[in-house]
Amino acid sequence: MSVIVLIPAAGMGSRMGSAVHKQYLTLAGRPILAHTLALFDDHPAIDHIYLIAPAAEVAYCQAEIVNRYRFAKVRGVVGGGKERQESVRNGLAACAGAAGDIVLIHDGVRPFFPTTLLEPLLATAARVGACLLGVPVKDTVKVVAEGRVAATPDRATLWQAQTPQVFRYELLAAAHRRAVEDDFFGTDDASLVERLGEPVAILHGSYRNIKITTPEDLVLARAFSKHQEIPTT
Ligand SMILES: Nc1ccn([C@@H]2O[C@H](COP(=O)(O)OP(=O)(O)OP(=O)(O)O)[C@@H](O)[C@H]2O)c(=O)n1
Ligand SMILES: C[C@](O)(CO)[C@H](O)COP(=O)(O)O
Repeated sequence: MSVIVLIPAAGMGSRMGSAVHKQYLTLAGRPILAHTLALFDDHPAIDHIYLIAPAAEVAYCQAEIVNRYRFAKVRGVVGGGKERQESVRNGLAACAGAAGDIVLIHDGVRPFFPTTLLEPLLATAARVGACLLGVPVKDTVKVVAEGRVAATPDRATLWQAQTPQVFRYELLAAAHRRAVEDDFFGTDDASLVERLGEPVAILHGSYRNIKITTPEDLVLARAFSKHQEIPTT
């Protein structure tokens, strides 16, 4: 059984609004995407990595990210799609023939994933079929419609989904096929498996495992990268 990592990094970073796509912005002198890839390239549990890049930037990512930082486990750089889900689907197609393997999906813009969580994630996904990281929400959450509060769900049941999200390859491939058939778009991969009625486990992630989405996140990320002693959970 191999562990295959797919890194979707084909987004346009519209909420960041930076001149270059956010995955290439630097933290401690290296592109965010290079920090993220290093988490997996350096880890003994990982066998193969596929990087999913904007279609027009495949050659750039191969030269300036994979070759420049010498990521030895990257087997290919794949062009992404308009939505994140399409990008992951392209990654799954690139490693077709991975039946029996485990596939791990991790956002290219989450460079602070604590890799101490990798072994429990992989073990749980192998046992259950699907496992993601998440953290309980800290704030009270409102459901809002047309400028009015419609509901206040019980916070005790609410978690924020993170990546990595890890699956048996055949299960995730089937979930993506079903989503295409149903013309369904989800904002993460676990939601596609949930729609099949299959069990999805969740493990406590880290509040530090932020997705760098808006300019405030970049400020936080730069602070994290300067103060590595900040607790990871
Ligand atoms: N069509 C897409 C959209 C997103 N992603 C990737 O999915 C991860 C999480 O997405 P997000 O943070 O939403 O990134 P963007 O789509 O780039 O951001 P925005 O929605 O602000 O444009 C990122 O690593 C992003 O590059 C992708 O591979 N393909
Ligand atoms: C997969 C994800 O990172 C889990 O939080 C998130 O759902 C990606 O969502 P986005 O819409 O691409 O920001």
